[in-house]
Amino acid sequence: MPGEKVTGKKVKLSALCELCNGRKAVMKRPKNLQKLCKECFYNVFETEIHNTITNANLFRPGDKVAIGASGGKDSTVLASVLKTLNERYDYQLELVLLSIDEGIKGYRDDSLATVKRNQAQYGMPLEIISYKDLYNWSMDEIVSCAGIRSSCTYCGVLRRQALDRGAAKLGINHVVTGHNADDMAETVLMNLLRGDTARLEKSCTILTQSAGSPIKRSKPFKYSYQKEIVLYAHYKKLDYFSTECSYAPEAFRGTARELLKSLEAIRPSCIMDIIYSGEHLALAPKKKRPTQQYKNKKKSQINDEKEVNSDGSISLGGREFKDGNRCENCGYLTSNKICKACVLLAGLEMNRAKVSVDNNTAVDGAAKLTKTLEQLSF
Ligand SMILES: Nc1ncnc2c1ncn2[C@@H]1O[C@H](COP(=O)(O)OP(=O)(O)OP(=O)(O)O)[C@@H](O)[C@H]1O
Repeated sequence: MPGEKVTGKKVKLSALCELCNGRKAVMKRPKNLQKLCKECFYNVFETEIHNTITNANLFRPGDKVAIGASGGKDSTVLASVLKTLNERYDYQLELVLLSIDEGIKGYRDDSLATVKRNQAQYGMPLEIISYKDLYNWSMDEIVSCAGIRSSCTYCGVLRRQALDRGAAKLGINHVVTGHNADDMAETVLMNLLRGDTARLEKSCTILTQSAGSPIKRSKPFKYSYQKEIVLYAHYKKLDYFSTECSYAPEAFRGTARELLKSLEAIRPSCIMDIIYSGEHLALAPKKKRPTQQYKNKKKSQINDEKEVNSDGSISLGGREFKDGNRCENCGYLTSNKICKACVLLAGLEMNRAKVSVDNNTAVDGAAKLTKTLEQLSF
């Protein structure tokens, strides 16, 4: 989340660091309000991330790992800390920066300029994959066609696949992202408030892998507070981009974020406590909450039809998913008949064609795009 302030609480100049008892404390640590000097803060912050990595066995010597690099503070700090830990503890990782250019003028073009500087600062190779090249749509075009309200849905689905494709192109099967403890706790709250128990169960997993996909995802900042990431970037004078995305943030996540901030102000440990609760929830076997429409249908009808899920994917109906299943449209690995990205793109193409026919303008352009989509193979 770009644009945040440096929020470590100030301490009296006379106070000594509670860890080394030698240097002056310069901050109260957001996670536990401990008074710390800069050096001890760097040390506890980095050591906690090292412990997270080793406890979850995230890496093996020789692994090639792509860092999802947006140029924002989380992924910039992630690149910096991984470089430091890789050298300090001899992880023997080959680290690569992987950026997705969603095509958002005045936002992503500027943040990618930051990633290009990071490439030189951290001495890591950089690969940039653009939505326009992959999908023939930029986010600016998507928003002008589908509106701003669902922009996060499109962007999330397309980015997930773009990161996978970028990693596959580089021969890498592990992508790390800068999702932090606040993101995790927000997700737990959101899923709890929505009664989304399927997602709730998975919301605190550090290492994930979509069914059928060879690409793993992990979150080494799972236990790192956002405020501490900002402090680290600030004290280390890291070069990062801090502007909010031009398009609307996911509305409900924004509400969960505000709630979390209010809770954190009263009780800083609540972020860790929510993650702890998320990790230890034992849910009873699920009962489906059928809709009336679903209840009215015959069983045979339900098994035969393709159901469009809320996230835009299409279920395989009564058939079982087989590992290695491929999207019938683009051939990319997916757990569904048609991958989520293709479903969303097909909807966009229909909208664009409809708008064009209705207005009797640019029909050629829409037809050409539809044809391109039909021929898409990655
Ligand atoms: N365009 C992108 N290219 C590559 N990775 C990305 C991109 N956008 C997001 N990510 C990855 O997903 C993580 C979470 O992104 P999100 O936009 O939700 O949060 P953020 O707090 O703004 O992250 P950051 O501060 O790193 O921009 C990022 O830290 C990064 O690792």
